[in-house]
Amino acid sequence: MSMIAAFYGGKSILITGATGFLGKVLMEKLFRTSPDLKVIYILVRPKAGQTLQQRVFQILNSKLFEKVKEVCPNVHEKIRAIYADLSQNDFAISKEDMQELLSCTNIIFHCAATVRFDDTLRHAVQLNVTATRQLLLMASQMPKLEAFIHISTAYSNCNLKHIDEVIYPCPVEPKKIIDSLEWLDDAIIEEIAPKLIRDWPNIYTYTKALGEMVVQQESRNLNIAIIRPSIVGATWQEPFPGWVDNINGPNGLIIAAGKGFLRALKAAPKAVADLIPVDTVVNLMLAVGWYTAVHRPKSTLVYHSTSGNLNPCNWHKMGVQVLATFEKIPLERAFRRPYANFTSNNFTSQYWNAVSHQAPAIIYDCYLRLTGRKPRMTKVMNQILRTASMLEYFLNRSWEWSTYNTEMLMSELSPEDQRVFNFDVRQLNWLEYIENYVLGVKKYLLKEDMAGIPEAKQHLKRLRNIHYLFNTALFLIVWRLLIARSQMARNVWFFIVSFCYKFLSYFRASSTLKV
Ligand SMILES: CCCCCCCCCCCCCCCC(=O)SCCNC(=O)CCNC(=O)[C@H](O)C(C)(C)COP(=O)(O)OP(=O)(O)OC[C@H]1O[C@@H](n2cnc3c(N)ncnc32)[C@H](O)[C@@H]1OP(=O)(O)O
Ligand SMILES: NC(=O)C1=CN([C@@H]2O[C@H](COP(=O)(O)OP(=O)(O)OC[C@H]3O[C@@H](n4cnc5c(N)ncnc54)[C@H](OP(=O)(O)O)[C@@H]3O)[C@@H](O)[C@H]2O)C=CC1
Repeated sequence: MSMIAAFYGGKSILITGATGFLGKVLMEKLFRTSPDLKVIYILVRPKAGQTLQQRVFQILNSKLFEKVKEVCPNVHEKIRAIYADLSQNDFAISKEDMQELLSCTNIIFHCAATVRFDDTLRHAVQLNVTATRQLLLMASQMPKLEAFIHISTAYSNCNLKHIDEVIYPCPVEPKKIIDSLEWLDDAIIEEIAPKLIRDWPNIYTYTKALGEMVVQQESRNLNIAIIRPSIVGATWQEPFPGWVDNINGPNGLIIAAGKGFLRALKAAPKAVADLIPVDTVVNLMLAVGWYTAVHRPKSTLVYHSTSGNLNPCNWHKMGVQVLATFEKIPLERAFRRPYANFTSNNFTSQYWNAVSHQAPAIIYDCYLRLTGRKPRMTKVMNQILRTASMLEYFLNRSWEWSTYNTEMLMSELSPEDQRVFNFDVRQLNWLEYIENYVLGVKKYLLKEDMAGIPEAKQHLKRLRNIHYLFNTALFLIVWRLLIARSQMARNVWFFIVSFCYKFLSYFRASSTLKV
């Protein structure tokens, strides 16, 4: 019997960010392995015209939750959605709901955050710092609370090269920033933001670092742990391989590559691609929740959920495998044939951007205009290039994350728990994982039908022929223009023609002799 699964039995668990990528997989695993848990409270806001109930209904009826319904048929009754907006005071939770949360919660998993790299400083601080402080304050008023698990990111200290499982101080106190945001206006905040974030690459990683400091400062007597995942990718094994549902991080780039929009990337081919499957992160979270509540470590422990130091894979290997999978399982209606050129050189990268991205987009838009349609490719391409440039920082560097605490925890688990809550990334086979990942992007994110693969392959063949035809035509036009204008080109041309003529004459003469 799994000790961890048994631990969550009968518990009331509060999850923030349950409608997000990580949160959904966390809920799924909890319901599947501990169907006798008491209740999962989730803090949800209405979104995109959907009420709380509609959002929960959609999640529970998704493919991800298919197995859960077999193990825990009354899952609808065990989930309690509470209206909350984490950017508001007291999260705008009603008095009754707040009372229930304060008196019943046993474990908190704090996943909610804004993960946009280009968010405003005000909003990112509200979500990633102030909300964390507010939740800790709530936690301190929960008499039954056993553990508070805070999800940060492995990149919260990406201004360092070697990162230990400790909380590093930030140059400016989070409290000072929170206070100043109250009276500064938006224009001034955006002006001082670059000076505040210093050597952090974006507001997201900076505010996640501030969030960790808040956890350290406001921990009081709580049992707290911090988990730092690197780049969270599709599921590895559970509930099935390749599940993914948003376009963040690698997902958007995989689509852009598969559709043939993105054919070159400014990335160091040998830099470590520190991807970590989402189910691995969730298993670690559940193990940490159990360990923190049962063993009550004296200080706040930080756990790295990374792959680089135990089972490294680099961007080149990843790119090659992504392309190999697209050969077998192409995406539908690709713009061009998938291709990935990784270069860390500025000049080469700009050259590829012009030749492989901007020029084809402009040509395609001209074609759309000529055929009476609205041009759109340049806009799409610019958006993709903007995203790629935001991720560049992470594609051109490698970090070393120590994993002592994560390895210590692994050794504390029983063999059964090591199997059920496996977070040993050494067992991951990258080639298999990436293939399932790409397949998952096609199936679950793009919702493309597998029956369309032969047609997609046919389409790629047509694109290859167009590509050859276009290149030949371009070569002939350029050559013709050169010959008309340059004596040297003419000389080269005559040399080639006479060489071919001599070669053919020699060939004809020798074949006549043989006869
Ligand atoms: C061969 C291949 C190898 C693959 C190789 C992979 C390497 C991959 C390295 C990742 C390295 C991360 C390392 C950090 C790991 C953390 O800890 S961060 C957690 C994850 N967070 C993120 O990834 C956030 C990054 N994304 C963002 O910040 C925002 O989406 C962006 C990039 C600023 C875009 O902002 P925006 O222009 O306002 O875009 P938005 O309104 O959201 O969407 C506009 C359009 O762009 C599209 N779009 C948005 N985001 C993306 C995206 N990521 N990609 C593509 N399209 C996108 C949308 O679909 C939308 O389309 P339409 O609806 O207009 O048709
Ligand atoms: N994905 C990744 O690669 C990585 C993620 N992380 C961390 O993991 C955690 C989860 O990330 P992930 O699941 O990918 O992110 P998502 O963007 O998928 O999910 C974010 C969650 O936060 C919720 N949220 C955001 N703003 C509010 C608000 N004002 N009120 C209530 N809820 C809100 C969202 O709700 P809604 O659905 O309503 O928008 C959503 O449930 C984050 O803390 C992130 O920093 C760390 C490393 C890498």
